[in-house]
Amino acid sequence: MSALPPETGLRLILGSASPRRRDLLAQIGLVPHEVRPPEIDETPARGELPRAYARRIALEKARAVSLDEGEVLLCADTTVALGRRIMGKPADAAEAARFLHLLSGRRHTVITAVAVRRGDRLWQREVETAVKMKRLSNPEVNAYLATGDWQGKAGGYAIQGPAGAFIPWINGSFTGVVGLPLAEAAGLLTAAGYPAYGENA
Ligand SMILES: Cc1cn([C@H]2C[C@H](O)[C@@H](COP(=O)(O)OP(=O)(O)OP(=O)(O)O)O2)c(=O)[nH]c1=O
Repeated sequence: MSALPPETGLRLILGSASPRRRDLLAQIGLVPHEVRPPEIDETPARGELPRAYARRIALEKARAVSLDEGEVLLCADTTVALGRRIMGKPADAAEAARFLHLLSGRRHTVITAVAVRRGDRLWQREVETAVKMKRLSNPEVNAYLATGDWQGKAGGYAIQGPAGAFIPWINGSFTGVVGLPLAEAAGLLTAAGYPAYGENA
């Protein structure tokens, strides 16, 4: 990661359709000039390990968005990993139920890979967090599925929603689990010349 001198007049582009990422940026006073969601194929490669997968997808997202001069792009990918198994966003409630039963009573890892791009320069990091989910009963899983909160969430749950009641312990970055590890994202933006500590707010 190399540092560039901070410059004014740069515009922040959020390369993500995730409202969580927009809210997390707002938490540190960053409001993107524009949101440009990337369109990429998120299918894991055969035998691909979760961390390598998250990193690859974040970089592919960062390369898929077109940028103008003076723009700094932020993209991320959040992946839930149970051992070597990659859990993306469930296609339907049945898949979400399968994920939740697999995660029940166990520790898993949430990896969020962040990629920042300016021109053809890239800055990238992955942040891993260990998450313990309590043992879930069928009524608990069914009540959670009925909330619809699993939709669009890696692993079929969101720690910041009702599923917070299922998570007694994490070790790592709460904002990373929600979708954008703020300390690391701010560091990458700063390295890319976009002052991330209020100067642009
Ligand atoms: C594990 C977990 C995931 N998530 C969300 C964050 C991400 O939005 C989503 C994982 O999907 P991603 O593919 O990382 O992101 P996305 O499809 O929502 O948006 P885009 O690709 O345009 O950037 O899961 C939570 O909100 N809370 C959680 O606790």
